[in-house]
Formats: sequence, structure tokens, C-alpha cells
Amino acid sequence: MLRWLTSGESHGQALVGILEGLPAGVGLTTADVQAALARRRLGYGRGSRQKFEQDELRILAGLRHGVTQGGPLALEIANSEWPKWVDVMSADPVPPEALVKDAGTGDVREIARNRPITRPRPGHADLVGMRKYGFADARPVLERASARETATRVALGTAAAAFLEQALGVRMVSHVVAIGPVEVPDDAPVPGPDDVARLDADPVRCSDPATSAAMVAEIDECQRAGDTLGGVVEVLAFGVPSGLGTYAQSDRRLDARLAAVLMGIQAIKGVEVGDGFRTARRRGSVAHDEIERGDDGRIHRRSNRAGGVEGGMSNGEVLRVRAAMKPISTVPRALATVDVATGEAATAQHQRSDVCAVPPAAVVAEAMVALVLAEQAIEKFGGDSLAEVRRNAAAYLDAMPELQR
Ligand SMILES: Cc1cc2nc3c(=O)[nH]c(=O)nc-3n(C[C@H](O)[C@H](O)[C@H](O)COP(=O)(O)O)c2cc1C
Ligand SMILES: C=C(O[C@@H]1CC(C(=O)O)=C[C@@H](OP(=O)(O)O)[C@H]1O)C(=O)O
Repeated sequence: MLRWLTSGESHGQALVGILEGLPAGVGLTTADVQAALARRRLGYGRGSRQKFEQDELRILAGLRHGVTQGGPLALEIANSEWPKWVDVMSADPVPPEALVKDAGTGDVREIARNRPITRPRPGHADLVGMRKYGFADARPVLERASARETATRVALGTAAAAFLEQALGVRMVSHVVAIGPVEVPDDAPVPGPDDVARLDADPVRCSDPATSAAMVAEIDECQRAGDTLGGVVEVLAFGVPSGLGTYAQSDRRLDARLAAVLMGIQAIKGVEVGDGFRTARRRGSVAHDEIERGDDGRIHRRSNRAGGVEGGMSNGEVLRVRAAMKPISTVPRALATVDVATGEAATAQHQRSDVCAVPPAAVVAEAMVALVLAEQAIEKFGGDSLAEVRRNAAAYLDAMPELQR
């Protein structure tokens, strides 16, 4: 069983993550995780915070000399901006005067970040969170609802991806297929695992150069208009063996698990497996992936519209899932709201924000798919060490009739 948990606030001291159930023997280093965190910070259209904040990573437990030990992996991502927030986010009570004193300079004046947030942003968690938890200030709501937390999930996903590659040879890639109305053409080549560096280098993580340029122009135009954008990301996993997940119980279906974790990413409002919504508009004769015997004597598919999942199980084809992200809710051309302190009509809180965070959402989605595939691989093949998982996976494949492998 693989499970994970995160803790931490957006402007708190640190984010914390635990991943339990990873076999011993997986090679992983702080540099590997740091590289994944750096990929999550990429992307044209992000706000000023990404430019000055650092992800200060420390792996605290579960790893020794670059190899997992079988115990829970524990890590911390410290917030380099913490000195500015020590009083606002202090775990212990602070005297009222601390909240009017600039933590950096010691100047006594009203500090914007200390003021209660009473003008909730439509589309963010502010209003419902205040109602639900009984806060008069949206600060504690946005602190935990914020997608800053996804840094932890990307860090944990790095360990899952390392396990998948080392145990089963699975490799993954994520890219952006739409930003607002600008979409990658249907006939554009699908990126492969060797395209990761090229995608990292693209400003919007798009594999098609012409579409990438149009996406950048759309973000610029949107920023000029004081508006924000969403989009669609795609994750591909190559080399996933058939048989992960099951039809035997609905909550154990691979597609159900993937949808749950992708929808668990802040601002994700839709998930598609394979051609999903497009398949719904097709006739059956052109919706499914016909089965044939290849020149190598083995069973092949003529297409992969299903995105590598049939009957709630991986079918051995490339796994392909998409997630749709709504536009950023902190809209500079602020939306209408009500100031909950006065009851008066107001414009929503806005200090700074990303214009578009679709490229980092792709990296987060990749991490979540890695965690679910690792969870399902461990469920299927068991094993306390990497070597044991490899043996179990090899035995499973060896026992399959050659035609079906
Ligand atoms: C990587 C990433 C970065 C984000 N950056 C911002 C941001 O700068 N400002 C903002 O208002 N929302 C941002 N969001 C979206 C909010 O986190 C999201 O709208 C909020 O949690 C409410 O979404 P929900 O209704 O899906 O929970 C970001 C989301 C992601 C995945
Ligand atoms: C910090 C990150 O993303 C943040 C996610 C976020 C939100 O509301 O989700 C709001 C912004 O924070 P702030 O309001 O402080 O500028 C983003 O910068 C990050 O991804 O590392």
C-alpha cells in the first residue's frame, strides 16, 4: 500500500510531505527532487512570487546514501520568504503590536499582509472556507487552499516516478495542450519521454512551437487586459504493464484513481482518459482500438483512443490522461464581491497573482499520475524491495501466454 500526506501553508515556515509504502532500494537523491521542484516553477505567465521564492528542500527520513530504506520518506520544503511572515503565520499567539511591525525593518506601520482579508475572491476557496471553518478573515483559508502545496506533491511524485522507472521501466512526460482558446492541433506529434528537456525549455511546456508562440501571445494579451487564463494539460506514461487497477470494485479502477488525484489538484475542473469527451461523440466503429496480431506474433492495437485504460485496468498501451484547469481566480480586473466585514459591495482581494499557471499544473499532474501508478504497481506486484517488485513483475509477465505479452 502506498499512501501520502502533505501539510503546510502557502506563507508558512515550510511544507511537509510523507510518502509511505515505497519499497527499499529505489535510487533517489535530493538533487533529483530539487530538479523536479525547479520544473514546477517554470512557465510563462506566473506571478512575481515565483521569481524571488526558493524551494528549500530537505529530505528528513526514509533515504540513506541515495537509496530508499523502506520506511516513510519524509521531506520539508522551507519557505525562503518566511522571515516576512513569522508574525502573521506564527504558530503561537503574538502580541497585537507585532502585527503592525515590519518583520524585516522593524518599522511600525500597517503591514498589508497582516490586514484581515474580508473581500473573498469568486472562484477561490475564500468565502466557503470562511463560512465552513468560522473565520472572519480569509487568510487561514487561502493559506491551505493555495496551490503552493503542490510543491510537496511534486516532491513525493519524484520518488514515485523513480520507483516506476527503476522497477518497471515506466517513463513519463507532461505537456500543455491548451491555454485559453489556443490549442495544440489534433494532428501535432505526441511528445515522448525523450522530449522532457525540450518541453522544460519551452515557455509554456508546449511541444508545438507555433502553438507555443500563440499561447505566449495570448498570455501577454490577457495580462494587458487585467485578466487570467486556464487551459488543458496532458500526461503520458510509457511502458505501463497491462493489469494495473481492476474492474472488480469501482474505487479500485485505475481510471477512477487517476480522476480522483487529478481532480485533487487546485483549479482542475475536468479529467479526460484517452480521447474521453471526443470518443463520446464518435460511433463505436471508430471509437475503440481494434486488436490485431503484429508481425512479431503478439497482440497489438491499431490505435490508442482509450488512452491505455480498458475495464478500469491499464491495457499495456501508452497511458494518456488530460486535466482541465479553470482560469486563475485572483483576477486583476477584480471581480464583484461583498466585503464580509461591512456587508458592502466591493471588488475582490487582489495583491499579486499568476496570470496563467497551466505549465506548472502539467508538472503537478505528472506527479499525481506517478503516485497513482506507483500505488497500483505496488498493489499488483507487492514487494518490500525494488528487486522483489522486479521479480514479481517479471514472473507475472512470464506467466502470460506469449501471444498476449
Ligand atoms: C500551480 C498553480 C498555481 C496557482 N496560482 C494561483 C494564483 O497565483 N492565484 C490564484 O488565485 N489561484 C492560483 N491557483 C488556483 C487556485 O489554487 C485555485 O483556484 C483555488 O484553490 C480554488 O480552486 P478549486 O475551486 O479547484 O479549489 C493556482 C493553481 C495551481 C495548480
Ligand atoms: C506559491 C505558489 O503558488 C501560489 C498559488 C496561489 C494560489 O492561490 O493557489 C497563489 C499565489 O500565491 P500568492 O497569492 O502568495 O502570490 C501563487 O504564487 C507556488 O506554486 O509555489
